[in-house]
Amino acid sequence: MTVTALVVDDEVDLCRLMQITLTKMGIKSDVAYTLSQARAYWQQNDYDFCLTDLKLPDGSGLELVKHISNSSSTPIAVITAHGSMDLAIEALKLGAFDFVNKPLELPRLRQLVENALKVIHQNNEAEAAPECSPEQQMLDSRLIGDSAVMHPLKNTILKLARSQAPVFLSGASGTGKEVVAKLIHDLSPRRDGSFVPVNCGAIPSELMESEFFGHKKGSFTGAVADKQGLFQQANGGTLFLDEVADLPLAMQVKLLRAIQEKTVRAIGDTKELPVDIRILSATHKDLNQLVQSGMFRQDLYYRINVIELKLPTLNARRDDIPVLAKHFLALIAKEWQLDTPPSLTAAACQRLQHHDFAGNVRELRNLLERAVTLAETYTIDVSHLGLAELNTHQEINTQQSQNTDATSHKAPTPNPSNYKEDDQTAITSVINKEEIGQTSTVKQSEQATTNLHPYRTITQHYPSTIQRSMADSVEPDRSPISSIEQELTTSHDEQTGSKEDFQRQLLPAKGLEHYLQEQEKNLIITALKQTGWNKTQAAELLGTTFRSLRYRMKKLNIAEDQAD
Ligand SMILES: Nc1ncnc2c1ncn2[C@@H]1O[C@H](COP(=O)(O)OP(=O)(O)OP(=O)(O)O)[C@@H](O)[C@H]1O
Repeated sequence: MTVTALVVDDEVDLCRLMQITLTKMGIKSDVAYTLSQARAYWQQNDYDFCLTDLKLPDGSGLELVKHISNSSSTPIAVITAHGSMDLAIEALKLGAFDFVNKPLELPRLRQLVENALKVIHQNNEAEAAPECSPEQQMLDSRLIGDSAVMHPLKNTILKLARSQAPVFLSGASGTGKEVVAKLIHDLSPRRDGSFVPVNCGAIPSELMESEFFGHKKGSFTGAVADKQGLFQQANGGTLFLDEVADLPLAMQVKLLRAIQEKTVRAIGDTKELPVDIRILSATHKDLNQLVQSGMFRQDLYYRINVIELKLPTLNARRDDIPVLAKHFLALIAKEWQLDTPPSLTAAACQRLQHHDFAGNVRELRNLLERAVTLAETYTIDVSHLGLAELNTHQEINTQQSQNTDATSHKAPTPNPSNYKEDDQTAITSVINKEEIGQTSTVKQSEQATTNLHPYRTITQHYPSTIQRSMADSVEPDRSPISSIEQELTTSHDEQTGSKEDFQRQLLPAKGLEHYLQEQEKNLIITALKQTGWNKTQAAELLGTTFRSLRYRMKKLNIAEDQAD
């Protein structure tokens, strides 16, 4: 089938050049020199693709963008004068799938047309079988959820995947921003290129420039070889800037330049290299607020946030919890090589639907991993979930803990209409919450702890009561713990500090979580060594199950080859 295109520009020579390029690519085209001519052609013919200049003698090409993208899924790209980035962004917001700058560079034009051809192909497939197109199947199998909020979200993802516009994914931690970013890439015409995710908060600031743009050998001490930057790695594909709010201001300037110019220069290099990347970015922080407070550059925000996609919290889509749980249990069974996927009892499922998921989908997954570990059978009941029984106080605590951390989880008030009819407890407790008033902060912190991702901590500072009780609980006669105790006490012997200093010395330098994990690891390795790394016997020695031991070994990175 021959692809047909409409080219709209008032420069005759440029139109001729575009037509020749399209013909060479096997595309038949018509040329319109004005907006009204373009409209007439569009009405009379059935084009697969449109390429329009924005500045036309009788109006703006944006009109055409609006008309075509509102009435069809035909890809439309715009030609912009060099430097008029704002207009290009406006066109993308209105639904243009890409833009190309004047003076026209033929390789860039060809690349844009190739992307358009891929979009046309995807559109044809989707039209032939809308329910079971490969795109829809990929989306449904990886972004689990069928609730009312998920339908429009999935449709938007399909549309965004076909565009080249920068997308900013907002939403609380664990809502699936990275899952969506990867899907947008895999569903896009860039899918044959690389998807390069980068956690902007994890790169030390002094290494950032080299990580993003690369460096030449010898350009600084330690640059022993040429290194390719993340921009180049993502060339032809997608660069996903996760936790983009954590970029230092100095780096924001450099990034903005690279995004605008579509070129990068490695440290120590004299040449600028062109890069063809699509930028996706995400953060769980309120970027708008960071812009207001001067922590994030407005111009960069404007460039990366051409289209914003907000992901709902899990609390806002409780109807999806059963299907998500089923999905994760199947994944866990596969990962842990269980014969059958474990299943939830109706009561367990209901309990999950009433939990306040501050950690969103990630928390659900972790909670289920823990439950599978604790359950001795393949049936997971309420007792295995490790959640407190539902009662009025807890429901109130849930509400309060939501309010205390608005940036990380803006969970809406649970909607009683989402609850099953027979569960009166939670409904009543929501209704009663104002009557009962405040509850203790201790309960709130318990709730927050329950909601934590096992490898994440809300804060590195522990309240002094917890520090004291932890120090008190150290038992000198238990070997792995006593070795640390010994270490701490020895260091105190060499100290001449105050009593407070001594007490501080007793606390784990790297925090409670790290300390406890080290203890757990030591005990497991001790048991494994005693049994010649026989996991069944080691589990017995530790008074736990084989499955639990295997889970803990995985969590703590204890590999068999650690055996000495
Ligand atoms: N709709 C979903 N379907 C299936 N799995 C999901 C879904 N949403 C999230 N997940 C899973 O939840 C976990 C967290 O998702 P992801 O890392 O994408 O969240 P995030 O919003 O990027 O979190 P953060 O802000 O902390 O980086 C992952 O294991 C992911 O696979």
